[in-house]
Order: sequence, then structure tokens, then C-alpha cells
Amino acid sequence: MAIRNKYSVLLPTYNERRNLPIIAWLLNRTFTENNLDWELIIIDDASPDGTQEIAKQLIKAYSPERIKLQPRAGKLGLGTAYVHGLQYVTGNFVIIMDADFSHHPKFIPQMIKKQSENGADYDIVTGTRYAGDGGVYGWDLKRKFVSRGANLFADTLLRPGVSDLTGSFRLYKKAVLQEVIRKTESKGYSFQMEMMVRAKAMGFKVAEVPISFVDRLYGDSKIGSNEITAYAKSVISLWVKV
Ligand SMILES: Nc1nc2c(ncn2[C@@H]2O[C@H](COP(=O)(O)OP(=O)(O)O[C@H]3O[C@H](CO)[C@@H](O)[C@H](O)[C@@H]3O)[C@@H](O)[C@H]2O)c(=O)[nH]1
Ligand SMILES: [Mg+2]
Repeated sequence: MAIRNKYSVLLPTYNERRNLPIIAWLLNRTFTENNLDWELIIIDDASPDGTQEIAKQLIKAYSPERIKLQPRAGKLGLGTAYVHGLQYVTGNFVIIMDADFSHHPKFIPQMIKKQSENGADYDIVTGTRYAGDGGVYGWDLKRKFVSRGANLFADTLLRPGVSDLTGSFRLYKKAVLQEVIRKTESKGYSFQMEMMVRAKAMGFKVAEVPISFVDRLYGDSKIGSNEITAYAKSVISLWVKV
């Protein structure tokens, strides 16, 4: 008999108390309706808004097998949050996504289907805002420009052949995520781009699923201008090395 797949969602949070119950509810509904085994690992960086209290209530409401809280002592960045969370994964597939429902769980079954579609066996399935029916809703012109510019910059220099390098809604085989993460140096938002460039350079097979990214309703984005500088540095250093 074939082994049943298990999907572990890594969810980094920083001040997401209003979003967390809804995203947990949507994830539970999606996995249950699709008869999939899953767990949710919340990586909270000591959010001052009490996100962890909400996480603890959710663990009680759903069960400690389904929802896990793996906090850190301070705000240590998005890239290292995934590295931290990965240690606790018990599934054979890992999904990374944002907690503010910019990444709607309804795309997860599509990503899972794509992973093995027509006898394929992709190592990574990435959501893309920049191909097919994908798109971005709710961002101002400046943010759209930064995102497009970041993708264009990395694509021009590194040619990885993936339409959305900075997007962070992805499905990985756990072993692949572990292997690529070991080589990745980015601590912040440039993590996604570096992971994808390295994965392609390492010969992993990547598929794309168009997603609509809807800007958050509650709370603020945590991206700052220092992240943009770090991103540019990371693209250039990959250009030299990879
Ligand atoms: N634990 C932890 N979580 C963090 C940190 N910084 C951000 N997060 C969490 O990471 C997710 C994304 O953060 P946002 O601040 O909402 O990002 P965004 O501006 O909407 O950016 C989105 O687009 C970027 C560009 O395409 C993406 O790179 C990014 O991942 C995200 O999808 C959210 O769940 C947020 O709580 C951190 O330092 N630590
Ligand atoms: Mg967001």
C-alpha cells in the first residue's frame, strides 16, 4: 500500500492575532474537505500583540497534533523562521505561506495536484502571481513596482526560469527543502528568491500554479527598506557565485 502523504504548513507570524484564527480555520477546512493529512506549525517571533495566546487557544480547539507553536525569542526575520520551523516538521511535504490570507488555502489542493500531475514528480510547486491567471490585488503602485522590479532584476541577472521569484506560497518535498535551505544564506525576505535560484541550479524540478495574491486586511506588512537593500545584495552575490 502506498504511504499516505502528510502536509506540514510552516506559518511565520509577527503580529497576526487577528488573522491567525481565520487562516487556521481555512486550512482545516481545505485539508479536511480534500481528505489530506496535515499539521500547522506556527513560528511566532515574540509578537507583542499576543499572537501566541491565540495560537495556544487554537491548539486547544483543534488539537496539539494538528497545530503546533514553535516560537522564537525575538523578531529574527522571515527566512530564518522557516529554517527554525522545518526542524519540527513531521510530514513528507512542506507548504510555506503567509498568515495574513494573502495566500489563500484554496490554492493548496491545486499545488498538490500539480506536484504529481500526469505522472510528474515535481520537487517544488510554487505559486505565481506573474503567469497565467495569477495576479496581485490591493497593492499600491509603489509596492507593485518594487515587486515587479525585484523579480525582473533577479530574472535578468540569474535566469532561473521561474515567473515569481519573490513569492512565498510554495510546496516542497521535505527532503528538497532541507537540502536547499542548507545552502541558503538569506535571513529575511530575499530568502524566497535565493531558495528558488539555488534549487534550479541544483537541478530540482519546479512547477508553477497561478495564484491571486490579495493584500492583507488586518495589520501591516513587515517589509522595510532594509529588506530591499538585502535583496539586491543577495541577487548580486548569487550572480557572482551560482
Ligand atoms: N516569525 C516571523 N514572521 C514574520 C517576520 N516578518 C514577517 N513575518 C510573517 O511573514 C508573513 C509575510 O509578511 P508580510 O509582512 O505580510 O509580507 P508582505 O509585505 O505581504 O510580503 C509578501 O510579499 C513579498 C513579496 O512578494 C514576499 O516576499 C513575502 O513573503 C510576502 O508573501 C506574515 O505571515 C508575517 O507575519 C519575522 O521577522 N518573523
Ligand atoms: Mg502580507
